[in-house]
Order: sequence, then C-alpha cells, then structure tokens
Amino acid sequence: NTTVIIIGAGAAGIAAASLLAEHGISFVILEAEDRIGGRIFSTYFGESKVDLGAQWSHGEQNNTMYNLIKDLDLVKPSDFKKNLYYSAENFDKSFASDLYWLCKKIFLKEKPVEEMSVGSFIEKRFRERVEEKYGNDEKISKYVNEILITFMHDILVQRGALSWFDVSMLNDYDRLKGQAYLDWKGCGHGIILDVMMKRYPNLSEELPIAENIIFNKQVNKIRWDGPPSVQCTDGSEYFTSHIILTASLGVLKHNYRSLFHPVLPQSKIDAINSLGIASVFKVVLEFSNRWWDPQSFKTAALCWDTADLKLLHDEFPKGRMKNNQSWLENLCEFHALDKNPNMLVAWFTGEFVPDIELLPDSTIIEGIMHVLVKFFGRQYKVTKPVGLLRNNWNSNQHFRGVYSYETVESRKLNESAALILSKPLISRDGNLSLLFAGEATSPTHYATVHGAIESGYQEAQRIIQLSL
Ligand SMILES: Cc1cc2nc3c(=O)[nH]c(=O)nc-3n(C[C@H](O)[C@H](O)[C@H](O)COP(=O)(O)OP(=O)(O)OC[C@H]3O[C@@H](n4cnc5c(N)ncnc54)[C@H](O)[C@@H]3O)c2cc1C
Repeated sequence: NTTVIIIGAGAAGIAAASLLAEHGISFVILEAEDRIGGRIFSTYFGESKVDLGAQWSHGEQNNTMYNLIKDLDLVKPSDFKKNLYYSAENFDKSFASDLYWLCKKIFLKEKPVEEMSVGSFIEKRFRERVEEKYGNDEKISKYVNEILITFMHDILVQRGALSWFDVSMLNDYDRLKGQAYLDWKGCGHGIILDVMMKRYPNLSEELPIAENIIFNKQVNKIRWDGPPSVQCTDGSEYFTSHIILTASLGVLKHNYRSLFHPVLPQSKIDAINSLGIASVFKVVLEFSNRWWDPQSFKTAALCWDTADLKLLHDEFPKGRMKNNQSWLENLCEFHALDKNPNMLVAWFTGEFVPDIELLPDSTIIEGIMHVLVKFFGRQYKVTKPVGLLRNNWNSNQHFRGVYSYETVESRKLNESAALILSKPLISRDGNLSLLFAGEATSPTHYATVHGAIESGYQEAQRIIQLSL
C-alpha cells in the first residue's frame, strides 16, 4: 500500500516520481525492464556513451528539460549538416541537391488547405513545383522520384513511421525556439535521469527514488473503477490511491483490451487507435579505424540511382524482401559521433524495419558493408565494422515502437487525441484513480523527452494538488 503507483521508469515516470518525492508523497515504480530510462538508453560502447534511444535535445526556450540542465554544461549545439551521397558516379549532384532543398522548403513552408498525409501532399506539390521551375522530361522525372525517396526517409526518421502516407501534414507540434538539436557531449541522454533524481551534480542531494523502483515487474491488469490496484505477470498485486501509467502508445495499442478493468471509455480507445507509432532501426557500428572524413559524415544521407536500386536485391540477396525490394533500401543515413571517433550510427526507416529487427547481427553487418562500399567505396577505403550495438524497439513488448505521431485519422477527432489520452479517469466514488503520462499524451511536445518529462510533472502535480 503506497499512495501512488507509477507504471514505467522512463522519462515520464522518473519525472513524476521526482516531484512526488520532493513533496514527501509515497510511491513505488513498477518497471517491466531491468533498467531505468525506457526509450532513453545510454550505454558505454568504446570510449564514451552512445544512445540507442533518444539522442538529441530539441529547443531551449520554454523547454522543461533544458531548464533542468542549462547551467550544468552537459550539452552543446549539434552540427547537423546534411550531405547527400549518391550510389551512381555519373549523378548530376548539383541538380539533385537543388531538388532536395526545394522539397525540404515545400515541407517547411507550405501547408495543405485540408487534412492530408505528408506523403500525398509532398508528392503532389513537389512534382508541381518542379514542373513549373524545370519543365518535365525523362531525366527530371527520374531525379524527382529519387529525391522523393531520400526526402521520404528524412520524414520517416523524424516521425518514426513506416509510411509517410500515415503521417499527417498538419499537426500541433510546437517547435521550441533555440538550438533545434543539442548533443550530450558523450555523456549520453541518460544523464537527464540522474539530474531529475538529483544524483547529478551532487550525489549527496539524491532524492529517494532508486530504492522505490521494482524492476522486471510487468503490469498486466489495472483496476481503476473502485479501490485502484494493479496486478503483475508474476501474480503480485499492489493496492494504492492513484496510478500513473506511462507505458508507450505502442504498449497501449497492443494491450488496452486486456489491461484495463473496466475497459477504457470509447473516447480513449479512439485516441489510442488513431494516433500513430511505429519504428526506426538504429545501429551503432564500430570500426577498427576511422576511414571517413568526420565533417562530411555529420549526416550522410543516401540517394539511390533507380537502376542501382533495381539491382540491389540481386547484388545482395540475403535477408528479407518483398515485391523484389531489398531491406537495404530502408538504410537511409549515417551519422558520425563526436566522442566516439571510430563509430558511425546507421539509420533504417520504412516498411521493412519490423523485419530488419529480426535479422541476425552478421547479416546486418554484411548488408551495411555492401551499401557503404556502393556509396563511399569510390572515395574511401571502407573497412568492415568490427562491432555493432542495436536495440529492437518495435519487437520489444515493453515499447512496441519509438515515438508517436499525429495521423490524418487522429486529427479527425473533435479534440486533440493526445489531450484525450492525457485525461485522468475518475472512479465512481470520485477518486482520481488512473492518470496517463508519457510522450504520446503531450499535445504539442509528443515524440520527445521533454514532452515525456512535462507529462510526468503534470500528472504528479494533479496528485500533489489533492494533498494541499
Ligand atoms: C531510437 C529512438 C530515438 C529517439 N530520439 C529522440 C531524440 O533525439 N530526442 C528526443 O527528445 N526524443 C527522442 N526519442 C523519443 C524519446 O525517447 C521518448 O519520447 C521518451 O523517452 C519517452 O519517455 P516515456 O517515459 O514517455 O516512455 P518510455 O521511455 O517508453 O517509458 C515507459 C516505461 O514503461 C515501461 N513499461 C511498459 N509497459 C509496462 C508494463 N506493462 N508494466 C511495467 N512497465 C512497463 C517500459 O519498460 C518503459 O521503461 C527517441 C526514441 C527512440 C526509441
């Protein structure tokens, strides 16, 4: 019996716990994994930490998370310069680059008059603008198709979707002012958890949180319309006054029918079903030497020549493929890491990501090597990766995806789907019984760590208000 049960020790759960701890309210955190952080996962690989989950902090002004760290010298602006690389040698680089920036400008500056997916809007508008500017012939139409694929991957990295036809072009996301991308200087994003728990910078000020986390506790039943209680897969049961649930939208989508007793109100089910969450696959590769120029590899985005793409599944037949397409088509960019000089991060986005997660390390390394040689072999002496670090966010039942996004469907609801999701459930005896936090409950900062933290603070605050 504790006052509050928090389900999940990710950013939202730790934020809620830290506020409750500061107000002397008792709580326990039940966490299904054997570590804190959730979709923040910083771990040593080589000389410094790498992030398998959240990597950057976004924006400074009015950023709850940035306010916690701004005086601690933990972050620096990220040099996020994007360079396009081409699979074919005889590519018209300057024309392709002009088309890429035109596409990006349309995405950033133009809006549809009605709800439309990013894919439908960009494909239509980009073709129109290119025709107005350059006319239309075989070469132009080939380049347009190639650049559309490269730009689509940009969108899919940002939104974590499998298809850009799932992502709404109009959205409520609030891009905070200040540096759009801040790097954690080799200490990993996970240090934000230590800051919230007050383990950093002064260990002596640590809040009593770590001792109230129970790991490997997967909750599979939440009773909310009477005395609140939760049941775990190991049969244990916990009774409480309030429950804060922080599980991801992916977990909610998969489990809402069996998790809640009684079932959730229809408005919440509609919000859960209509919002989107899918996955990206991020692999950290270690090399015995740095064979690339770190400046050009800040972000090296890949642009395939149509003819090369057609040959890809014959040239590299290993792994899964559908409709004559290779899973390697989903490999879209590489990043260099400042503090890990011999490492590159490879990003995969698109429909094959769930299948790619099932491939063995050896196939993934061979496939990536094939693409590296194809794109960079003319310029560099590419060597084979000697190690790899990965995380399967999509198939892990405690996450089932990376970050949420608004869909055309979710925007058809009367209210913001995230806002509907965030509303607490009151039991019939008037108790604030079940509260919802987590990135997907933030109407304007979803998909981010700062959004998750804000949501955790907000729900803890509701409980604190009751005791004032
Ligand atoms: C690859 C990747 C890259 C990202 N990049 C960025 C970035 O650069 N910048 C940024 O701001 N954000 C980024 N994000 C998003 C960011 O990580 C998330 O928005 C944020 O961490 C979510 O925190 P949360 O507390 O809402 O959820 P989570 O971190 O998912 O925490 C929920 C916790 O609940 C636990 N749980 C789930 N089900 C149960 C259950 N039944 N019982 C008990 N426990 C359960 C989970 O194990 C988890 O620990 C990225 C995420 C990923 C995966």
